Amino acid sequence: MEAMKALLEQRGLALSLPRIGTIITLFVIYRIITAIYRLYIHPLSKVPGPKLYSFSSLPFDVHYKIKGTFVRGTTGLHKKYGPVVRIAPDRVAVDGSLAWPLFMRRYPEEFSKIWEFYGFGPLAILGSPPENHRRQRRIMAHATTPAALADQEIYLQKHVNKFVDVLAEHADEDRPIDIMLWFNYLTFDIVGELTLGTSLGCLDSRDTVHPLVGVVTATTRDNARRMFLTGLPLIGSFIPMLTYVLRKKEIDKMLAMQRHMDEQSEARIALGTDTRRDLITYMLRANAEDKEGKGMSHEEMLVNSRVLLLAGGETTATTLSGFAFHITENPDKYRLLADEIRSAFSFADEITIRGTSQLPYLCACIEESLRIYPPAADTPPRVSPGAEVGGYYIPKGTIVSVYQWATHHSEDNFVDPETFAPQRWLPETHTLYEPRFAADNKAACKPFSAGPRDCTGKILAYAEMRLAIARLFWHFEFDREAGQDDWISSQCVFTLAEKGPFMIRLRRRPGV
Ligand code: HEM
Repeated sequence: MEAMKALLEQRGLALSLPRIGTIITLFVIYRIITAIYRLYIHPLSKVPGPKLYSFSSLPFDVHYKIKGTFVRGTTGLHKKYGPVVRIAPDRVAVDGSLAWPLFMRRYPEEFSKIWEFYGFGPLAILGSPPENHRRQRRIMAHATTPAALADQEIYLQKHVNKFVDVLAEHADEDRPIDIMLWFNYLTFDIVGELTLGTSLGCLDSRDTVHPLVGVVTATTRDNARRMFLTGLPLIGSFIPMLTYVLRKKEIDKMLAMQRHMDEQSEARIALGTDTRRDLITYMLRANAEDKEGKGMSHEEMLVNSRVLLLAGGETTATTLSGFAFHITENPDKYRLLADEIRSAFSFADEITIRGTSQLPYLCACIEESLRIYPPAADTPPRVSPGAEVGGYYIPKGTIVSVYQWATHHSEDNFVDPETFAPQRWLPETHTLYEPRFAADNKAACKPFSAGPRDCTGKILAYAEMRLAIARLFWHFEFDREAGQDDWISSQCVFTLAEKGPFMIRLRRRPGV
């Protein structure tokens, strides 16, 4: 010990007590000056919000990434502080009623994306810079037009048929079923078929969870914690290495899965444009017609296939699960929907994408499910280019987030926001229309985001949801198992809601 002290002294590194005292004093002075600057001088100092959040990003990080309580808690923050709230020194939450018009702005005034947020790299459509995004978006938008969807219906129907078969087995054996899991199997199989040229086989494998579905549904909390640790000063940069050492087996398994998916993508790309009409067909066509570098590179196609798989499965399944929760909580609405669907068709084969689009109550139930339980409860953050928002100047570089959950649950935007009321989405001519819902600010509800970077898969998602729900009601009666009333209220949200099983019991409808 003495030898160590002597060595440190020799090198001038030994810290005497007074020196430590000076360092601590300097640190405290630094923190006080920072606090005064952030609270009273910083360009965001006029934006209301809890003082502690303006001073340090730690409260935000702890609630958002560790506890998973921030996203839904924003409802209370907006209620107390208004539509623009400072939630960290350099971050604001903006209610959708004000934020969506900002998200519609285009380059160079656009509220830009943060590609690091997504974990796909800068080549993927989700975070790509404006010039690349425009090119990729033009190509991918062709894949989800009504005409393209008509070509894809055969795949959707194939998997919905399988889904009904599985549900029928459970009904015959009078076994409850975790409908959340099976909705995930359905939507992942569909998006797998449309992206990889082959189903992921989730519905076939019955109770074995496909690794991709497992990764998406079971790792939301872990990912958020890793984000928190990685952001810590000093130790943050060691976290990825440490995580790899501690969880080598799991990480290797995930990497192997990713390689397998990429191989499947390669195989689909190799099939070309003639054999299938799926989401990849349009990328390949754009490349075939590419005269001025307007197609997609091979790497872009691979990474965007990964995006489609992840963006398209969980979101749609979450909406369907939320729908199952709310419709089983409201027997009167269950009955209205059942009557509409069962009186519209004579045979299961008549239940098509087009046919279901003519059912106003079904469409209203989906819209209301997206409002009351938005799967993207926390729209990925944007960066302000420097703009006036709700009477406050939000300087360039500030991170802007819309918490859809808060926007959709705000009394300023919706009448009775906590009530599942599909009738708020019905046209005035419908017999169930209620004029009191005319006061709703429907434009504030944008579950698929808004502007040039909103969801490209929107019409595909609506089609899947209509088909799945219509067939569910066509073949079965169902209700939820007891003791699940807090299924939604008990969920933590780490960008995605952390969902447990939602158990329902099905009975076959006689004569169907
Ligand atoms: C209910 C279902 C869905 C919801 C609520 C949803 C929601 C969203 C949201 C909020 C965004 C914007 C993300 C951001 O701002 O960064 C987005 C983007 C995107 N979604 Fe969806 N999505 C759904 C289904 C799908 C499906 C089925 C697909 C395709 C298979 C898909 C493909 C995409 C893609 C490619 C983007 C990126 C678009 C771009 O950056 O230009 N989504 N989605």
